[in-house]
Amino acid sequence: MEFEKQIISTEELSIGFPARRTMGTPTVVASDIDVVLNSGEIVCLLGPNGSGKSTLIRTLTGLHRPLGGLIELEDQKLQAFSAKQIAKKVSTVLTDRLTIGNLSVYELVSFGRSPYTGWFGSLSKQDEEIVDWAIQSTGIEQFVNRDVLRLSDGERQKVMIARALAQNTSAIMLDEPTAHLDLPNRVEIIRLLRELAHDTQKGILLSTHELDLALKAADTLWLIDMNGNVITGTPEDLVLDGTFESVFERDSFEFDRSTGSFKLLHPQKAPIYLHGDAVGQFWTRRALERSGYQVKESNGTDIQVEVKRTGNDFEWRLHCCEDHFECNSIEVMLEQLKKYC
Ligand SMILES: Nc1ncnc2c1ncn2[C@@H]1O[C@H](COP(=O)(O)OP(=O)(O)OP(=O)(O)O)[C@@H](O)[C@H]1O
Repeated sequence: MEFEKQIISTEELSIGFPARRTMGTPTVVASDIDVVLNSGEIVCLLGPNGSGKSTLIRTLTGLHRPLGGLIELEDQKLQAFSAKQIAKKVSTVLTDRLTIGNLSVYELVSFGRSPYTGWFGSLSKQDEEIVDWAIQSTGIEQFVNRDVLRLSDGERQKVMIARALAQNTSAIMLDEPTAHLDLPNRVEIIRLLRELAHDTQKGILLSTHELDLALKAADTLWLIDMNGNVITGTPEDLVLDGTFESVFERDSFEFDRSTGSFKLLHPQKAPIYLHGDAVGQFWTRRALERSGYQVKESNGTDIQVEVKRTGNDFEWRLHCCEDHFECNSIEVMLEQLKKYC
């Protein structure tokens, strides 16, 4: 994909924690990081727990000093900017919980204007227009007068995104914006961020543990592995070349490139040839794999499962060696299978 311009870029960046007087060596979390965040792009930063996602975000936003290397913000060294200047170019939504009460949603979103007005400065007409736009863009109009401590997790996250939007920066960085949210809210937040990146030409970087959503929504992935390497690319390329899988590799599960999902367990039971209706096959495969069977899409096994569909009704035909069974649910089919393998 062609993007208009680079907002943030790094060269041989090294992130971590400096040596303390009592503890001799610095803790290097990741090094040799060469990444670019472009305008109009949504980037998902993924990596196992403790791999360095928060440290990278905090370093790119100037909240944490790099151990070495270069960070450029709009073609100038990040260190050359004051905190206030950075706040006019990059807004951040961190994971810290809100603790201040007696503050309305509108007031909190208005704080996004503080790099321009000062903390206690009054809003100009133009500031008010930007705050209203941020509120509308995130769809939080119905609770602008509510106290911020009386918001659900999903509502609060949208309010924090509205505050970041009101800051009117070219980049927004969010550390785990989907943590604590249920699935519909996770999907909604990611979709909102994706639309904002594309509609407003902002560069949006978010860290997340939602591998599936990230694979579907990100223009680019930044993957951090446990050895401190950062690998970037289009999600599909990183899946096809095996990088995605290797970053999240564990003994207890494996990534299935053909379905884009993780298998929980290695199969220990017999291979089964599964065929028939596509939707039925998808859910039948899940049930078979969860039960430890190895699902094949080509014939040549002793056991076959055929999924038939009539409207919304499904039926499973089981062929075990010389025996045949008709089953009206996956549960019944699994029970029959147990008698053979
Ligand atoms: N003050 C510190 N001094 C030394 N090491 C630290 C310090 N704070 C964090 N770390 C270490 O830095 C590494 C990266 O932590 P970080 O919080 O950036 O990871 P993360 O990928 O965001 O993790 P998670 O997914 O669990 O939120 C971890 O190994 C952590 O233990």
